Amino acid sequence: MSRSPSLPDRPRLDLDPEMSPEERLDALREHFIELEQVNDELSSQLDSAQERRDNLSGEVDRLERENETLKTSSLYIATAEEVTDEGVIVKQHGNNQEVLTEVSPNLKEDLEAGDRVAINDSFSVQTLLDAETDARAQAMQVDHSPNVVYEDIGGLDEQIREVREAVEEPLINAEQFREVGIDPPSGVLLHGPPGTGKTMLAKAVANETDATFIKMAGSELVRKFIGEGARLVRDLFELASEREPAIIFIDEIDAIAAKRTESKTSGDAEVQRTMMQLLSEMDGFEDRGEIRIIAATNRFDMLDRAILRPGRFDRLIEVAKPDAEGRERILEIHTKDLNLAEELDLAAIAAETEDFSGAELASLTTEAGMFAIRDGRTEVRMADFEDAREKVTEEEGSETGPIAFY
Ligand SMILES: Nc1ncnc2c1ncn2[C@@H]1O[C@H](COP(=O)(O)OP(=O)(O)OP(=O)(O)O)[C@@H](O)[C@H]1O
Repeated sequence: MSRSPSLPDRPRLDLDPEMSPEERLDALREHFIELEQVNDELSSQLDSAQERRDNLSGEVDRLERENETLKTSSLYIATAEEVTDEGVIVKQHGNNQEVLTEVSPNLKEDLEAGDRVAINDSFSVQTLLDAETDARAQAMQVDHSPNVVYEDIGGLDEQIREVREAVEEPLINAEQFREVGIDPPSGVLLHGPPGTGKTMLAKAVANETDATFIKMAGSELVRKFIGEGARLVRDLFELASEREPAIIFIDEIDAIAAKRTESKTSGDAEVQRTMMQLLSEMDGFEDRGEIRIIAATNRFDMLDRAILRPGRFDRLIEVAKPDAEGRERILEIHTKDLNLAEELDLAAIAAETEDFSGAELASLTTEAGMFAIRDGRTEVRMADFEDAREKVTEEEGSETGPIAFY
């Protein structure tokens, strides 16, 4: 940008008291002429400053428009593979296409191999994505203090005991484990039907140990983040070590750790790479400090046995659907804040809700409350639970018809 011109010197008027009136008049005329010259010079400087200002605001308008276009047009996500003198080699996610592309000098300064970037249609790097705002943040749900406590979980006393022993103890008493010389299990696998409290268990341990809870869904890795699975698994462990103590919870692990199939489609190869990354992260796990992994699956039969080898998910905990006693306990938990009628018999409801999961019992309770509201009551009665049961079983596509609780 050009520098502003310097201001002209201010003309001086020296009037000597000895001067004759004519001499004074001449001096004043001369001074007047000098002042006019300065005035002209200043107005021309003002004109050119105004012109410069107009040019600059035109430039600002243009940049704003450009910025707006950049913000609104879609950009592709890629990883910088190599930063060279000629440019940057980026690999586009999804199709793995590698290109040598340009990058503006000020972006290049901050760019390192492995960084994730946004590229436009002509592959030029537009922005450097910050680790927290990229896919890592979308694929992982981070909860610094999940609010589930063991008392919120019904009918899983034995499973709670096992999880505490395998996950909580080693986190709380790491020193004791080291002194005794035993390695705590690296990973715990919770298996059982949907909605039985597996996620709750993992959250409760994180809460109890003041650990960060980091959840990643296996199915999303495969469906939404095609081509990125292995990298996201690496990021997951990296994030956990930044936030330790941490509990990594991998839900639906069967999506990335299913038995190998015969077909050799690229999708399978990709899932395989993601699983290999997970195994290698777990194998190199001992030096990682206060991080524990809990995985969950509804499809235990589908799992590749490689993930169940010692040092990996070697502690298996079954989380089955609750029995009548468990169902009663779960109903107690979920009706805690409900205004229940005197007649209400939770044991009777538990007896008649065989095959209900914890999640179904939770929605049964909410539905019962809704029936009371629809009926203009503030008190929930046995009949509301019957109606709710009918509704929930219908929604679940169950064959079981309505049954009276008493
Ligand atoms: N044992 C339980 N005690 C109390 N509530 C439960 C229990 N199991 C499930 N629930 C209720 O169901 C909801 C879903 O449970 P959760 O997400 O823990 O199930 P999950 O086993 O992880 O299911 P999925 O396999 O589908 O992920 C919970 O938020 C809670 O309201």
